[in-house]
Formats: sequence, structure tokens, C-alpha cells
Amino acid sequence: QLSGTFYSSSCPSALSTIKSAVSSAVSSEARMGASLLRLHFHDCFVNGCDGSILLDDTANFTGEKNAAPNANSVRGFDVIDTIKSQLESKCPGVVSCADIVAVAARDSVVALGGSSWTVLLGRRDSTTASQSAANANIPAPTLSLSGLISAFSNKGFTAKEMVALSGSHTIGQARCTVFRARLYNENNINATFATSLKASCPSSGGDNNLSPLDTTSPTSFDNAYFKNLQIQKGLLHSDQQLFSGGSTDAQVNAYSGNAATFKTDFANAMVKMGNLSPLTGSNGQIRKNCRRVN
Ligand code: HEM
Ligand SMILES: [Ca+2]
Repeated sequence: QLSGTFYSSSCPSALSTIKSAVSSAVSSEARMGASLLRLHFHDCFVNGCDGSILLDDTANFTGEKNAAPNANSVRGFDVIDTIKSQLESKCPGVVSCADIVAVAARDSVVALGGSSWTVLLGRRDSTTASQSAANANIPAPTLSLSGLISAFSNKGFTAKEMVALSGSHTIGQARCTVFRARLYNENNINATFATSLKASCPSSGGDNNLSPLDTTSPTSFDNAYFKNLQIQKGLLHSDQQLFSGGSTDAQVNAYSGNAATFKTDFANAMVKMGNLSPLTGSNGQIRKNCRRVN
């Protein structure tokens, strides 16, 4: 139902406009590429890729921005706003916020060295958002391997696709508060790695201090994340679960040994993620401002 050429006559410069804005944001701050990728994930896993995560809370509306997985964590909203205002001047009322997020995620991965994919377009924007669905559907870093497999299976993904998508953690940062318990309570962590992380993530305090999810190459979309898992250098509990003597060890080994396979499988899984229940036709709307309904 979505189509790669959806804007080719209604807004021919849509894709190039998004690409330039993402390139410039990522050259000012490489981490922004990671943040934009995550924004698309957290949009799509909550009632589909409909821009719901972009809606601001108001006095009489509670959206997803303050859900537990998003609060003080998800970022990139200003970049999306900049792109939206550029597109509203070029082609008013045409390009949805949900599509901007989907294209920005792809352009971010490419800007940091990942493989490209064709983003199918034509998603429309929601007029609602669900904090409770965000809390329920976005996987937590405390999940076990079976919990991770179920969370993705609930959205139609295989365990193999879950491993590929988790390879997103080859870029970006995480706050001390989400990995502290792993540093201080777990045994399947490289001792030198744990000691060095403890310097910026004390047993109490420093909750917002950041560490890279991929200690080797946090601004390069490569397969170093999987190599780190093999030596117990996963940052999150959930990361290390993928290589912990269970059913996904073999896939981690495969991606660790073959970066090209990882990048191809990742790109294919991203197309699938981008197809999660989009609003099309006359459902939803094209927001003028991504932060509020029209
Ligand atoms: C497998 C289950 C997953 C869990 C449990 C998980 C959890 C997390 C957590 C806890 C953080 C750090 C948040 C913070 O410090 O506030 C994070 C960051 C990140 N996640 Fe995931 N994630 C998962 C899958 C994914 C997927 C599927 C994607 C993308 C397709 C993704 C992309 C990212 C990126 C790029 C960052 C870094 C963001 C930044 O630096 O701004 N994650 N994730
Ligand atoms: Ca990397």
C-alpha cells in the first residue's frame, strides 16, 4: 500500500530535503543519527508508524513522550521540526511527519556507514497517541532473551530479525540508569569493561551520564556491536542476552563474522518495521506541525 514514489509528483524535493537536513544534523553531532533511528523504532512499535511519538503533551492530552522508555531519553524532535518546516514551505500539507521520521532513520544509518534501503512512503499522521501502549510495547533493557523474542514476535518479527534490529546499538549512547544494574550485579560482563564504566556510572548518582552502546565504534554503523557481545562487552542487560548461551548465539556469531550480511538483514528488517500498520488513504491526517494535531 505504501509506495517508493509516493511524493514524486506532489513533492519532488521531499527526499533530498530530508537527506540534506539529516546530513547536516549528523555532521554537527554524530549521535543525532542514532537518535533519529531510535525515534522511528519507538514510533513504529506503538500502534504503527504514525508519528504518534512526536505529539507533545498538553494540559488535556497525554501522549508518548513521557512514557517510561521515552522520557528524558528519546531525542531528535528539533531535527524533525526543522525538516517539517522546510517541507511545509516547499509543499504545504503534503509530507507526513511519520514519513519524515522513516526517511530520516534511513538517511541516518547511511550517513554513519550502514547500507541503504528504499523507504516506502505514504504513511499518514495519527490524531492520537498512547502512553500505555508505549509502556507496554517498547522492549525494556531488563528483558530476558525470551522476553525480547516475545516483544518482537508480538510485532511480527522473527528472532533473527530481532537480533539484526538490535544491531542498531552499534551507534548511540545510553544513560547510566539503564545499565547500572548490569555493572554492579551481573557476572557475564567483561571485568575491565565494567571497571571503566563504573567511573562514570557510580552505584548511586550520575543517572544521566552517558556511555556508548558500542564501546568500539559508537558513530560507525558496523558489526562491532556483535563482536563486543562475544567478549561480554554488551552495555545493556538486553544486549548481552543475545549472546548468553541461548538460541541467538549463533546469529550473533554470524553477524560478527560478516558485516555485509548484518547490514543487508538490518536494511530488510527496517523496511518491515516501517510497514507496521501505517495509516493510509483518508485515515489520519498530514499534520502541519508534527507536535500537534491540526
Ligand atoms: C531489542 C530490544 C531493545 C531494547 C531493550 C532497547 C533499549 C534501549 C535503551 C535502554 C537505550 C538507551 C536509552 C537511554 O539511555 O535513555 C537504547 C538506545 C538506543 N536504541 Fe535501543 N533497544 C532495543 C532495540 C532497538 C531497536 C530495534 C532500535 C532501532 C531499530 C534501537 C535503536 C537504538 C539507538 C540508535 C539507541 C541510541 C540512541 C541515542 O544515542 O540517542 N534499539 N535502546
Ligand atoms: Ca559501531
